[in-house]
Amino acid sequence: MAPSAVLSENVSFLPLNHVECDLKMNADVVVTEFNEVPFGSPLERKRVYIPPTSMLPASTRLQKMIHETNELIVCPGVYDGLSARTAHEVGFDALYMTGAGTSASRLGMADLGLATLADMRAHAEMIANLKPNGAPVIADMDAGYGGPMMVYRAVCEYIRAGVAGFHLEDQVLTKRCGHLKGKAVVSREEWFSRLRAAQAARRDMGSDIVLIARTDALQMLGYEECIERLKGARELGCDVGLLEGYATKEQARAAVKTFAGWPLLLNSVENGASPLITVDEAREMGFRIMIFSFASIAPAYQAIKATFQKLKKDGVLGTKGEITPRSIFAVCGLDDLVEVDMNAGGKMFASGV
Ligand SMILES: C[C@](O)(C(=O)O)[C@H](CC(=O)O)C(=O)O
Repeated sequence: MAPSAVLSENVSFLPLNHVECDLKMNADVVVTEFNEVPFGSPLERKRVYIPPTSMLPASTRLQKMIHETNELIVCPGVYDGLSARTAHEVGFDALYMTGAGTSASRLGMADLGLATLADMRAHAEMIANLKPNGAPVIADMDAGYGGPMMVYRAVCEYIRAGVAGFHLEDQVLTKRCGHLKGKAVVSREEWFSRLRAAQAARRDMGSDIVLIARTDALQMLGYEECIERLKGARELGCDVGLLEGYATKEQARAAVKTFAGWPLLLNSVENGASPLITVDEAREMGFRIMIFSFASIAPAYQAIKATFQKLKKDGVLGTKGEITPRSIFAVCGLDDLVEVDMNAGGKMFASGV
């Protein structure tokens, strides 16, 4: 297939041998699939609307980052609206919605398989839609919340929610955080059924949501079994592999080598089961996506606890002067929202806010 080419505004048809590409990425008149026009055939009118890259679905933007670059995509873990807004403020290419953080913030519960599909989907939908065309969100899908039918439904729901990618693991349904002891996994075949159901859902929905196959088998069944499981997942057409809880840096490096050409994701959990691997090291090893599950729940807990202790002891919070109600609301889109109101002719904010 010929590459997509954007033609100048007033040209709507061209014979194959006359294609002059004007590669203006933001134009909205494009001609694709020139090879459908046989050489020398009558001119064929073909207009296809292709939105600018920034307006493509988040899943497509994530797919492009994975397949059209060699960059390591660094995703801070976010667990609520404010942490997601903060990640947007600092500027990341993609975000990760942690299941552990969702469970902690939405339910106040430990990461023990208690969050339901409804909890996870609602949370993911809010986070993925904070900003129009914001950075794509990869979300945790745990063990899929049931059998293949339920996995199918979960993937459809995540697609409707605007999630760009998700990981689906081989733990038993009463799962636990990958960095706790005593994990149990289902058989290869059972996990592959989950992955097949996920594939079927994205095919039926016409979606390119990024499917990340995660194995937690290391603790129970060893490294070789993880490699076999991930090979099976790759054969099933999963986009990315995730081996949870590498015991050593050598294992991490070896896995990337084994799967050269198939992107691997690294989950960094400081003080978890794995050695600390920095972004630079992960990039050098060849990982393609790196998530930091605890990037916001750990510091949030530390800061909130320290502040509560100060309040108890000194009777004040000690918040820095630059942190005002307005500055927090600005992180949460205050100025954009006011602009929407003013542009629409609203008067409520004319004298400022
Ligand atoms: C990645 C993870 O699924 C998450 O929910 O963020 C967790 C993180 C954690 O609890 O350490 C996991 O690794 O299982």
